Amino acid sequence: MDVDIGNALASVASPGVSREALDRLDEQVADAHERIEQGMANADHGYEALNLPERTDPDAIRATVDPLTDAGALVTIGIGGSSLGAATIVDALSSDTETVFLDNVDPEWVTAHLDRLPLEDTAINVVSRSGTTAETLANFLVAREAFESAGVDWTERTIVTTGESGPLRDLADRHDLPSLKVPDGVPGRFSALSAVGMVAAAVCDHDLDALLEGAAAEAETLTGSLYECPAYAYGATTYALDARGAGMNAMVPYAESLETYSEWFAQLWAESLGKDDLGQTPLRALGVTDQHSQLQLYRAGPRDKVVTFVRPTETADRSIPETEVDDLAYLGDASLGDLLAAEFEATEASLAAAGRPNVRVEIDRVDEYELGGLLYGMEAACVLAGELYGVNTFEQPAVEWAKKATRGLLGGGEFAEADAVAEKTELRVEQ
Ligand SMILES: O=P(O)(O)OC[C@H]1O[C@H](O)[C@H](O)[C@@H](O)[C@@H]1O
Repeated sequence: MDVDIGNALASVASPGVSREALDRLDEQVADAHERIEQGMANADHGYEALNLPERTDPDAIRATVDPLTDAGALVTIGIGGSSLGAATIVDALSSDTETVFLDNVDPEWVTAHLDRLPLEDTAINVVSRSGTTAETLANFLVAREAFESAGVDWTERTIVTTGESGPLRDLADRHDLPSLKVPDGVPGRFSALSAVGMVAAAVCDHDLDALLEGAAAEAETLTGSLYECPAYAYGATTYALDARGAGMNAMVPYAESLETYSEWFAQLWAESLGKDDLGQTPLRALGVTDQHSQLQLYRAGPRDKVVTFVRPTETADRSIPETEVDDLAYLGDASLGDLLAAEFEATEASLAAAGRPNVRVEIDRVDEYELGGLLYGMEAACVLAGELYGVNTFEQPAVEWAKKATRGLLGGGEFAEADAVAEKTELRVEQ
């Protein structure tokens, strides 16, 4: 990926970062890079994720999914980091396999999917690093029952990806299910380039080698300077903008196929950096659609945001037919791609003209190689930002709190966190 931080400079935007401030920050980037390199070399928790391009074995993933590659549909059951990486990859790339991601436990929605899918032609991909996440285990049990009721042997159609031990590992062993292991030292939201994100891609016959090669090429750029490394340029610039008041980061891909990528990015950024009263709030928008809903706020609202544009420079195109109406003649000379490009450039310029910081991230096209680079690049950017903030990028204690409270409420153990639910302060206004 390439990154252009010109519209984040203080000469363009407020808040903005001066060249002098960037030069000073670059010294911190050099120190942070040393810590990151050391963490990678030691395979330390979290940093190990940046080694995935060379650690992930695509042959092992392909061999495990092989019996299910003929499936017409794939249901991935997982949540957060055990869903969003896989969803980002398969939603970005086209495939003949229908893909469904059961992350939520909304009963109506789960039932609608299970009732609709041709279960005899559907594969199940269950993913949970811990093997204990209530939503994932519950949805798996419900899906299993639906397969049984339809007379389909779910044990012949299920692949499990989980840790070395835990309830999901026990289930996989008990039913002799094909399984893969979540790599050690890799938190869920950094695991897209492992079996966690790549089983679904393999079932859909996407090119796993190209995904890893694109990530490896991005890894090559990790050097000690933000001026030489797009990932570090992004992480350092967004960190510096946050320090100057841009506490929100609106991710705006200009490609429908990258809409899920923004969800993946939101988890990565929020869960990794939201600690110790620090962090930047990720927002999600889509170009061009949200130009017509959110752009007003981004250009004229509070100066508390940076907008990140992600743009594939090459796309398939489609010409716009000529029209009999004079006022629309300009469209007949263009294509949908021309219109998309013009709207992107106009929106970027409109923010810069209003002094609103924005960053442009470019990939060549939406394919496996470029996607691998984008995912790896944003993970590296996030790790760098975590170093600059001085937070523990790889933990999520605040999420664990609610998980314990939920289990306590359902009678899944004694958790003091559940008591807080009964202590809720009320000020009700009723009809
Ligand atoms: O993979 P699992 O153990 O099922 O965890 C799934 C998700 O659960 C939690 O909510 C964590 O905060 C996420 O980081 C994690 O990705």
